Amino acid sequence: MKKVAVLGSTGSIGTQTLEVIRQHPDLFQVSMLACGRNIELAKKQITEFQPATVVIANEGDLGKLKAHLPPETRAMAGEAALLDALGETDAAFVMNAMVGSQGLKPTMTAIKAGKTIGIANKETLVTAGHFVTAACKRYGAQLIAVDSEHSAILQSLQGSNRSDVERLIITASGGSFRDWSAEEIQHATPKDALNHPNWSMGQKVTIDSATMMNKGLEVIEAHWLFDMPYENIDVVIHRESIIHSLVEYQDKSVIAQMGTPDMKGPIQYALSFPDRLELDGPERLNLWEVGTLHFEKIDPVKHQCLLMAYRAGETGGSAPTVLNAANEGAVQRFLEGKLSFPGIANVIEKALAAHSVIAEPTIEEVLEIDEETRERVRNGTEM
Ligand SMILES: NC(=O)C1=CN([C@@H]2O[C@H](COP(=O)(O)OP(=O)(O)OC[C@H]3O[C@@H](n4cnc5c(N)ncnc54)[C@H](OP(=O)(O)O)[C@@H]3O)[C@@H](O)[C@H]2O)C=CC1
Ligand SMILES: CC(=O)[C@@H](O)[C@H](O)COP(=O)(O)O
Ligand SMILES: [Mn+2]
Repeated sequence: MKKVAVLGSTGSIGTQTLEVIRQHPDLFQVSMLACGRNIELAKKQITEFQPATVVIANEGDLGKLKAHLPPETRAMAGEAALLDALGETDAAFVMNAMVGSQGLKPTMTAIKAGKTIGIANKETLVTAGHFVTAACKRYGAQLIAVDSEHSAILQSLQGSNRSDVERLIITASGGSFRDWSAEEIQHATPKDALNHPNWSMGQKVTIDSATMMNKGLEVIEAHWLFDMPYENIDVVIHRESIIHSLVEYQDKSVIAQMGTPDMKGPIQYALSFPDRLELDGPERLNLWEVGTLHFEKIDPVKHQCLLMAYRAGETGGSAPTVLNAANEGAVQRFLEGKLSFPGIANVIEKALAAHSVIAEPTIEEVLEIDEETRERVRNGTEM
């Protein structure tokens, strides 16, 4: 029986993780749940999965929860409680499905406790990839990709020698505005941007997908997860999201992982890695129904956020931290109606230009730069 902690249990990845666990009660048991403000859903999850520990974001919400707790469940609130609970939990596997760089400290705590971590929270790797991967080596912890592209790469690498790998090719749907003109995009609303063509996901990643920053974050995520130089990571637009990513080997053979777009596949693969299990949910892929698959080159004008992410990744040091934090702040402003859609890229560019890169920041400096940049961008003072 594998004991599991789910961080971000009420979100898109969190609820799908619990759907997968529900299908295999003989294999997985939920030891810990953590979420933010959705207390009504948290109550249902607690009743169903009876975890030993629940952590919510705000102290003020604890009262709403306490009357509904099974006798064996303890509930706590706040970041310090979350980190304490992660240090103590008997869960061997931690699914980090929190959104944003707030996932970094829980990831580091889980690593120090030697856990296996399903890392959906890509911002952790973008903001502090060096520290996260170094800590994994030091504490014997393992990160398993959950992001669909990185899961596809992981699957396409199985049974191969690492030295034979030449190139990673990450696919991108192109997001909500892939068929919009530059003029139309000027007036795009949050509602337009949240209308992803292929995936149903949380708000932040859906906006990132529309700006193509999601692909930029994924390039940096791939760099750290697979120890691959940026020049050997390519992105191709693939509008159907059927091929989830590809690995090219030195003999020019390319191995791809395919399937209908459904995150339960990558989630289950992470939970059962390296084994596979039966899975209800994803539709079977019938290629005769899909008919044609399309591929396009990146457009340097339209996909400016992706190029900024490549540059920040190649620069290294504190540059990706600023990229990620500025993006988080800008996406929030856009969702609040305080920034135009093209304004997201402009704000990130300004934040990066205003930052003097620290080549080897300490983890404390990373956390400070992250906080400061996000605050500045949220207040509109990024220059
Ligand atoms: N959704 C998807 O299909 C994919 C997502 N990802 C990545 O996975 C991560 C999660 O994305 P997604 O599931 O879409 O995001 P959602 O916004 O749907 O979910 C975020 C989760 O984090 C919780 N949360 C917020 N604050 C806290 C806190 N302080 N402590 C604990 N939990 C907290 C939220 O709780 P509450 O709702 O209760 O406030 C919610 O459960 C992101 O990094 C994203 O980029 C990657 C690939 C695909
Ligand atoms: C499902 C998943 O992994 C998302 O990160 C997905 O990649 C978003 O799609 P695009 O960024 O390709 O539009
Ligand atoms: Mn992805």
